[in-house]
Amino acid sequence: MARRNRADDNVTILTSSTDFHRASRSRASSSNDAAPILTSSVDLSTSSLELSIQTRIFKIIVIGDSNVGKTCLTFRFTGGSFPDKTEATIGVDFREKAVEIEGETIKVQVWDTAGQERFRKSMVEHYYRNVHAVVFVYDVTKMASFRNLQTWIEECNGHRVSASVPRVLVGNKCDLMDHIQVPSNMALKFADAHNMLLFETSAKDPRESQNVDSIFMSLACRLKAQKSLLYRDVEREDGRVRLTQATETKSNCPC
Ligand SMILES: Nc1nc2c(ncn2[C@@H]2O[C@H](COP(=O)(O)OP(=O)(O)OP(=O)(O)O)[C@@H](O)[C@H]2O)c(=O)[nH]1
Ligand SMILES: [Mg+2]
Repeated sequence: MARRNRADDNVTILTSSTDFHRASRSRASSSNDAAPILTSSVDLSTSSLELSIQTRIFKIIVIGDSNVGKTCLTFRFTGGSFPDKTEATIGVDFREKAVEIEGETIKVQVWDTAGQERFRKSMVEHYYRNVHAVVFVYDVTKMASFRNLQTWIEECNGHRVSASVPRVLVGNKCDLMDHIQVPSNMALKFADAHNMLLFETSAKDPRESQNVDSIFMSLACRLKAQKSLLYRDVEREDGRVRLTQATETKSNCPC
């Protein structure tokens, strides 16, 4: 297994997930029109509204060939289990999970995208708009899915995703040890060349559950640190030098 990040006690998963299931095209479109993304809450009582406004949401998209296990990985992270049965994703499925990082509650909104061209073509613009982080997935038992990563990266770059948007590489289905076609060193070399962390894991194997969590938690930690810096810069530009707690103290985030 290659490099792995593990979440520790600083990172708490607060709630079980919200699984929005298959989104209609119109819904996916409208949910991504505004930045920042609003929560899905329909309870408009004052307290829940305040909570929604205060909670930051990080949009993370999961990209890769059909059948590599994107749906199963996102399901494992947000729902804590391996789905009995999956069908090819059409358009996008949204899944969401609230986590606590260094005292701040953050919503990780995972966009489980379709790998099949016919199910994704009208959605591609929406996937990449206002994205905060990208997870590229391949199947360790299928060399073609690894070779196709180059195409997925080109698609991502073609949609003006900034170089500052963190990206990670995930080799899934490591439980199928007798069928591995993509050696770890080859994947690590590719990840290094593209400035990505590599995770080799299995959505299916329950012992890998924490490692699957670490994929998303490492990104959330990095985003939290990045966004804190951005806030500081904006405040300086405005001439208001009022550092937030996040920028005054050195981050002890495990990721
Ligand atoms: N052995 C094993 N099978 C897996 C794993 N993850 C997913 N699968 C299986 O791989 C198949 C495809 O999984 P999905 O998660 O639906 O794949 P996908 O990438 O979402 O596919 P699209 O929605 O078409 O893009 C299913 O039969 C899963 O049960 C894994 O870690 N190990
Ligand atoms: Mg899917």
